[in-house]
Order: sequence, then C-alpha cells, then structure tokens
Amino acid sequence: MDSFAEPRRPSAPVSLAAVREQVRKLESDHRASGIPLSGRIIHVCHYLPVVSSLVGPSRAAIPSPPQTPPAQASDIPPSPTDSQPWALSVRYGHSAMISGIASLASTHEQLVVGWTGDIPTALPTMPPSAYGAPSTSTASESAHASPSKVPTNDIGEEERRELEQLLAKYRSRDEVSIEGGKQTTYVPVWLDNKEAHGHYEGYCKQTLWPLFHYLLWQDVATEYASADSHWAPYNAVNAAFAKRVAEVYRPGDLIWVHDYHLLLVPSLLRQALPEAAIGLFVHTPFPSSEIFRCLPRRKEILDGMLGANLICFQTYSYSRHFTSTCVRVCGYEITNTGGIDVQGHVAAISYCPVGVDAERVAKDTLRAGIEPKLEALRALYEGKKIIVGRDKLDVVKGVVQKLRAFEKLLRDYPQWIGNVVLIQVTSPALSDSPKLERQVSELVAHINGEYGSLDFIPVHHYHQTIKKDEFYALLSVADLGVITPLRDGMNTTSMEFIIAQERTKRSPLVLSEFMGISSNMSDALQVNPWSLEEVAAAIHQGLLMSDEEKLSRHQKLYKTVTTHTSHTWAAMLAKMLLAQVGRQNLARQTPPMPKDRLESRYHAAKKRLFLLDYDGTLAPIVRVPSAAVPSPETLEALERLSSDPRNVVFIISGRDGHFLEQHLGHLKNLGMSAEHGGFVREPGAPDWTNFTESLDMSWMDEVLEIFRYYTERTTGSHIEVKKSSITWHYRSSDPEWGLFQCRQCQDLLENNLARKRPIEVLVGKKNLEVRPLAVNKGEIVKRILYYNPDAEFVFCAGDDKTDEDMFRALLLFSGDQKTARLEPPLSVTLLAKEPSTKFDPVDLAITRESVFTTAVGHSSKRTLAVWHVTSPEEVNQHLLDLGRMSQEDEAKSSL
Ligand SMILES: O=P(O)(O)OC[C@H]1O[C@H](O[C@H]2O[C@H](CO)[C@@H](O)[C@H](O)[C@H]2O)[C@H](O)[C@@H](O)[C@@H]1O
Repeated sequence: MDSFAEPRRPSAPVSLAAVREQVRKLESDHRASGIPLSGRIIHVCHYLPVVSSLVGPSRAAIPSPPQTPPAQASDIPPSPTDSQPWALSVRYGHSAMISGIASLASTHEQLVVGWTGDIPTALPTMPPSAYGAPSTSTASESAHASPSKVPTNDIGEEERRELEQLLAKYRSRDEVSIEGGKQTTYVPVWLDNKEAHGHYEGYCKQTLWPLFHYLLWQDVATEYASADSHWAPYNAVNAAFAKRVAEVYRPGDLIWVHDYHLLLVPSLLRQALPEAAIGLFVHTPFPSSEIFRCLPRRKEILDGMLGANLICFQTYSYSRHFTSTCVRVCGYEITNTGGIDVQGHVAAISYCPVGVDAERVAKDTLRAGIEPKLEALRALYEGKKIIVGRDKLDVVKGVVQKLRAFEKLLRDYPQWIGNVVLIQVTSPALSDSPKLERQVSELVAHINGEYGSLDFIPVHHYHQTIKKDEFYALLSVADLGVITPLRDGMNTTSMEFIIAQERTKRSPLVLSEFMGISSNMSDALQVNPWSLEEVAAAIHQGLLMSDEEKLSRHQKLYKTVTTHTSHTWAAMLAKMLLAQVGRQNLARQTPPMPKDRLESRYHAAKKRLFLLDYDGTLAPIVRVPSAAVPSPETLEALERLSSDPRNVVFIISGRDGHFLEQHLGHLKNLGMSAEHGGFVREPGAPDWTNFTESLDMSWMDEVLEIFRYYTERTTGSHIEVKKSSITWHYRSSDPEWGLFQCRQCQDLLENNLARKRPIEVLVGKKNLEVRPLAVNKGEIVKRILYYNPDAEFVFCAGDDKTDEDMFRALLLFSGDQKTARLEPPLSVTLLAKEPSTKFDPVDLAITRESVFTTAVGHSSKRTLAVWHVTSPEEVNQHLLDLGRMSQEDEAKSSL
C-alpha cells in the first residue's frame, strides 16, 4: 500500500546544458508573467568554504603564536599586510556541495552565508588532507598540527568589517575556472562561541546526527545526558543564520538552506520574509518515522523545515520517510501533489541525489604525485589482491562490521589467506570515540594474529588522514572497493573510486545498501552490512569477477557518476525551486488583516454583518468533534457583537443544529446556519428553517452504508450523522491508513454515487462529508445579504474549503464597480411560501473596501479571501475588540 503521491522526481539523466536551459526558460517565463526574480541565489551553509585566519597584527588583544608562512594559502590568497590582519584559505570537506554551489556561478550571482568557524591565528601549514572523507573542517583540522584558534566573540567590529570586505573579494578555484562566471560573495555569520559549539558538537553531532543515522542516543554516548540538552544553542544559531540571511536578502532571490545543522532556518526565514522562495536540502539520511518520533523536539524540527517551499532529499526513500513523519507525528495532510499542507502553506517534497565534480576528480586522478605512490603500492602488495576501504571513524560507517566480514571471508574462503590484503584507512571523525578506535585496533590485531604470518599481514589499518595523492593512488590500485556504512546520506568516496578506476583496473565495488548512493548504483555488489556472510560472499564474488563483467558493471557505474554530477545536482536545485515559484505563485500571499482599517470601517458603518464559520475558525480543531466547544472568549465576543442592534451576526457551520444550539443557542440574537447551509435559524427566531425538506434525501442510506464499510476497516474512525448530511471522521485513526481509506472512499463516492445522486462530496479536515448539492454556505451568505442590503460592513471568516463558497459569494465587485446589485438567490426564491412571489434584485450598500473576507491559516494558503489571520485565537481577538467598540459606543450614547 502506498498512500503517498510520488514526490516530484528529478527527471532522468539530462545533460547539464539541458537543465541550465530549463532554468533559463523558467526564469524568463516567470519574468514575463510578472514574477520578480533577482537572478541571485543565496546558499545557507553551516560553514563558509573558506578558512579565515587572523595572521596579521591584530587590533584585538589576541595572543598570536609564531606565524607560519602562507605556504598553502587560499586559491587566490590576499596576503596579510600591516593594515590587513586576515588571510583566507580553502576549507576542505563537503566538496560535492561546495563544487555544486560554485558551478552555479556560471548562471547566477550568488551569496554563500555561513559560519566562519573558530578563527585560526596562523594559516594552516598544509591543507587538511582527510581526503575523500566528506568531513567538516573542524574534524579534519583537529587531526592536524593546526594553529591555535580564537573564538569569534573576541574579534572586534573593525576586524569583522575587514574580513567581510576581504571575503567579498575572495574567488575560489572553482569560480576562477568558470569563464565569465558571476560574482559569489561569502557572507560570514558571527556566532557566539559557546552557542556555536553547543550547536555543532552538541545538538548536531550528539542529537541529530545519530538519530538521522538510526542510532538512538543511549547506544552511542557513554555519558548520555538528554537528547535535548543542546536545544538552546541549536535554536540560537539557527536564529542567527536566519537573521543574517534576512539582512542580505533582496526580493526575487532564491534561497537554498543546506543540511541538518539549519533545520529551523526555513520557518524563521518564512516569518521574516513571507514571500521568499526557500528550498531546504537535507544531505543526511532522514530516518523512518518510528525513529524520528523519539526526538523530544520533533515537532519544532519538522515545523522548522516545513517553512520551506521545497524540501529536497538525497533519495526517494528519505523523502518518503519525511512525508510519513509529518503525517504521523504532526498529523499534517498530504496534498494530492505529494506536498505537506501546514495550515494552507504547502511545502513540496522532492529528491535529487548529489554527485561529485566528475571532471575535477578525473583531473585529480592524473596528478603527477599519484603514479609513484601507485607503483609503490603495487610493489608492496605484488601478487596479492588489494581490497581498499576508506571511511571516517564513526560508528555509522560500519568499520567494525567490515573487519568482521573480512575475517569471515578468510574463514569461509580460506583460499584467500595469503592472497588478499585489506587496506583500511580511517580518518578521525569529530565524534571519534576512543572506544571505537580501541575496538577497531583490537579487531585488526585479532585478524592479523589469526590469519597472518611472518610474511603476510591481512589487514593494514591506517588511522590517519591521508593526502590527496595517496587517496587517489589507493583508489586506483584497488582490486575491490568495500564501502559498507551502516547508514550514509550519500557517500562520495564510492563515486571517486569509480572515476579513479576508469584509467586503471575497472575493479568492482561492494556497497552497503543503506547509503543514499546505492539507489543509483545497481551495478555495484550491494550488501546488507550487518550480514557478515553476505558481505564476505560479495567480496569473494568481486575478487573472482571476470574482466568482461567488471568492465560491463564499471561502464554503467561510470556513466551514472559522470552524468549525475555536483553541477547537474546544483542546476536541478535551481530548477526545482523555480518550478515551485511558478506553482505556488509565491508573489501572491494573502496579507494579514489590517486591524486599523477593519476597526475604522466597523466604526463608520451603520449596519454590519458577521458571517462566521465555526470549527477551525472560532474553535481550534481538536481530536474529538464533541470537545470543540466555544471558549469563554468566543462566547464573550459573540455576546458583545450580537447585543449591538447595528450588527447581524451569523454562525455558518457544517455542524448540525443540535450542536450549535447546545453551545450557542443561549445567545438569542445570534443567527445560525447548520449543515453547510441546509438549515437556518434567524436571529431571535426560535425555530429552524429546513432548506433540504423538499430535496431527495434517499441517498443518505447509501452513503451511510459506504461509510460503515470504511469505518469497520479503519480503526478509530467514526460517522457523524446529521439531519441532511453525513460526515466520516478519521482524525483518531492511523494517519496514513486513514488518509488512504479516505481517498478510496472519496473515489467510490465521486465516481459512483455522486454521478447518479444530487450530492456533493467534500474533503474536510480529516473528514469526508456528503451533503445535498443544492445547498452550500455561499447560498446562505447571499440570502443574508439579500435581506440586509443596507449593511455597510461585512466580516466573513472561515478556514476550510466549504468556507470558500462564502468568500466566492462575496466577490460581488468587478472592475471599477463601486456598488453591487444582487439577484434574488435560490435560498430565497426556493423557499417562497407562494411560488408566484416575485423577488426583485437589490442594490447593496457595501463597497469593496468594506468587505473583510478572512481566511484562517497561513498567508500562502490558496484562498479567495482578501485577508488572513493565523488562528482562531486571532479571529476571536478581532471580534472581542470590535465588540468592545460597540460597548464603548453604547456607553457613550447612554451618557
Ligand atoms: O463548517 P465548520 O464549522 O468548519 O464545520 C466543519 C466540520 O467540523 C467538524 O469536524 C472538524 O472539527 C472537529 C473538531 O475540531 C475535528 O475533530 C474534525 O476532525 C474536523 O473535521 C464537525 O464534526 C463536522 O460535522 C463539520 O462538518
């Protein structure tokens, strides 16, 4: 069963030129249709891809260690001078993302907003060479003889300004290589030191990282405190990023927020920049809902992400987990295009796997320094098959399981003893634990003791960072690559392996099926890394593979890697976000209710109408319908308003008359309409008028039977039978199963019954309703207007689709028309006691400016309403304030 619409898929491999052309076309179409675009993309990344070192004379009192010459300075290093204390150098790590971003400079002006990191007081003596491990600089720097660092709190205003100016001039190697490339500006986010580290080493690495890789906290941390302990710095850092982006934002910019460090940024930005086009790309895996729901701050994190217009993952399965989590954990609805609806704001969900810069990697494999290293390795292991593994030492990378699988190979296939070596390089990770390091060393010693001899060492383990040349020599010399993490968002080493092998052996790859990349690499030998037997068998198969099979597999993998590159990935991101801009017409947001204007129009009007929906408008949505009772504030507001003789106040609800009477019936001047316009009780009248009396209602039993069928199969669902409509509720059911059943039921009703019977099927909030076709809330609104043509003010509020009928009925004006004429509506003519009664059109006193149609929900919700408020509380507050004005008027007039 799959109750989800497929998320929008990136199209099958297309050339970079073709994607860029699509981007260009989308942009020109948008501009032609009046959607403003600045031509800029803002990327929000945790770290800037530049290390800023404070190497010159500092104006802050910072102790500087002896300086190292800037031997490995930036791509284009501005040298420190007397007046310029800063020097810039490349920050390694995240090369796929960074090269992808850089490639967009060929089509867009860009800003990269990111943290500076702690500030080194000398240039790094060599580039961090944790090569092939997509580590953060913090991780790789920590393994080097790195210079001492100062926290950014200690950097003075003047120096910050100087650095910002310098960063504005910085050009990376990738940018320089783009002919005619546009400007990329690096914008530092200045973080408080304690918050920055609480955010990264704390919440990111101790809470989110394990969870996203299917590890619960007690399994990884020896001193497990709380999954919540670093929530405050995570919040603070995300807020600092959002603030910085808002400062540099220009209308028409596209914003891409990257990764799990910044999951709250989309919603923070949405608040600051309601009309911005915001994409969020999650580079890590996203776990299944059963894992994610363990996170204490699950709702905050999901809501933070859902501020984006588009949330993009590496694979379809991660995107599906996310969608399912939103439904299960937050109860949000999925739209029929597969987006997540949060109060009318729809976040589209998609996926687009990142690639590597294949051209650059291919060039790197030709570096002069590689050949001698390759020769040395060949000589060292002559006559033996070489298996290569290259991972960060992090539990999720599965190095322990890999070593055990290698041991199993030697045990189950003893012909390999003395004939195969495993070269395993593990670079230190930030979350490096001495326990894991010890475990790996012990296992290596055990295997070598068990299967080695004086002239044969089966496992060669190097726990160190390696240089680029060594890295490529290692990948090139391998007879087999074994990359078997327990979980990995993508894994770029496997792509680099394939490119490096293109000019050597075309050796096969054993890959874990739990990596993002695996869904693209069906020609690798895919294994469950937990199954030692399976991994050992795959290694055996790979080592024995014929040259023809190797070549055939390699060619397909090579094609994948060289067509799905970091450049196509980045261009796809631009394209997908632009497509959202078109779809959602982000430029058209419903503005918030203008309180002053509302109140002054109310004050000036001699007669006013209030047309109010109930559930979701006056009362917040709750799990059990009978529990949605009016709050004291709602009752107070309705009392105040309906006591003013100048006001006509109606509740226009889908509820039945019994419920409305039970909770609101004591307000004698309140008018009520029940069951979506089926019934009306005029203000002050004791009885209800039934508009459905003369209608054919024989369909009710048939609908009831269908609803019963679905209720029996959907635990937690129930039927609400009203006088002339029926509602099937599934709010208390399993959300995915409930939605699936709802869609099946809707399909049955619409394609069967509704074709033969005079009924309408309405999809409500976790419900399905069936009512007679002839009545709706819009008809009631027209009826009220018809009998109150002298009203000079209308406030009409609603939250769901049935309320759009009311807003539509109030769209009375077109063009420059100032006043409106209303023909007698059906709700008036059909009910005439005497069929011969003649009804004339009426001229209404209201003007366009005095009608306040109000949608309750997000500003980007599709609605016919002119204004929006975000919650029932806000509706009630407006009503209370208007009611207070009535009371004050009355008090004045009685003086
Ligand atoms: O026109 P309305 O006043 O908005 O009424 C529409 C339906 O609202 C009720 O159901 C909804 O609200 C319930 C209470 O919050 C909630 O539990 C349910 O999931 C919602 O669908 C009501 O029960 C229906 O009869 C109304 O038609």
